[in-house]
Amino acid sequence: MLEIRNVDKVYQSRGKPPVHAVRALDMKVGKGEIVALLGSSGCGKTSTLRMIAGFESVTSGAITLGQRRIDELPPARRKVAMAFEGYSLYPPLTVRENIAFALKAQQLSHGEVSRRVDAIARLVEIEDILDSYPRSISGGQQQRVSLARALVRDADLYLLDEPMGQLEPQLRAVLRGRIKGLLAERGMTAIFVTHDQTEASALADRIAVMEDGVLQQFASERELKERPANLFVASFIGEPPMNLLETEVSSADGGIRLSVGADVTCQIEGRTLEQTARQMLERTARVRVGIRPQKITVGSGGVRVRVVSNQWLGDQSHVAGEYDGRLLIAVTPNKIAARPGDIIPFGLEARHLHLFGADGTCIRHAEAA
Ligand SMILES: Nc1ncnc2c1ncn2[C@@H]1O[C@H](COP(=O)(O)OP(=O)(O)OP(=O)(O)O)[C@@H](O)[C@H]1O
Repeated sequence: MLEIRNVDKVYQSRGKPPVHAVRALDMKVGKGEIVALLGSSGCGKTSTLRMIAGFESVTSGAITLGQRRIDELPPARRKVAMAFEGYSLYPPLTVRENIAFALKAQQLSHGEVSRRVDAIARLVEIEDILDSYPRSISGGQQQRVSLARALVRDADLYLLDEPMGQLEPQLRAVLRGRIKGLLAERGMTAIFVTHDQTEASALADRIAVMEDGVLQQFASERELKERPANLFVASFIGEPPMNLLETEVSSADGGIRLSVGADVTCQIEGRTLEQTARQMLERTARVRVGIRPQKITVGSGGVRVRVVSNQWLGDQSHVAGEYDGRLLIAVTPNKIAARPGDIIPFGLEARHLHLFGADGTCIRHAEAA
């Protein structure tokens, strides 16, 4: 329904080097789909939203919404509603008037406008400030007004830039649930920007991970965790991050032997490797492997680690252990008695290892849980 084709954004400011904020972006978002744009600060998320909404021009490429090419239309003709990171409320208008203003173009009756404003205000819990002016309400309230002003409209696409960044965690969790309910009930298509993985996972059907202006992977949370496309996604998604280790590669028994340090080896069976991966491994002496902290067993296995830290978080232990100059983090639901300095076993199984090629691409994924 929304299609972004080979879009680039280069900012040219006089006297400064150009900034290539978005590079060759290709993305398709289905009708009724909720998508999160996730990435670190400056990776191009806001630029992407603003190009879709029409507040920034595309440097090259095309954007279509339904059957319409929209990247050359003025913002008001795109049928796209956007909640801005900086709120952009109109200071001389009350909160009610700010939200109602968004409905002006729809030529609704006075009663219908009131009904819609009241309903959306209830949903984001701002009924009690409808007669206030933006300057007299808090940042978190302004953010909710901005969100209400976008969601109250009838639009083909909703763009929400850090929609709940200013809210306290409890309210955030409640609103997340309600907004997801509203979007699903009305079959609304939405793209929201966030830094927060929990928020992305809770709200979105699919997550687009961006870094340095480049879309790294666009997939469900599960797919991102189980089948990361590259080292960036592997280390960015998941908490604590995936453990990454340099290993030495040798051929053995029809498969590949990976040596982790002096006396730990893992045997990867040939049948679990695609031909290109096998060829690549035959030509290289070292390869980077990744294992999720949740997949390392604590208390059994062949890697004897020296405990660096051991924290019980109420429902899981995070144990950091050092082995042959490498730090491994394990997460287990059990309470572990070890103290820093103790030597305990960690277990790494070959089926849980992701392998990454020299350019960072994942050449072999761990077997699914
Ligand atoms: N108007 C502009 N002129 C010049 N450079 C810009 C402009 N807007 C953004 N940039 C640059 O483009 C890059 C991408 O910025 P963008 O705001 O899209 O990133 P972001 O991922 O949304 O970051 P954040 O999460 O901090 O909002 C950054 O290097 C930023 O400094």
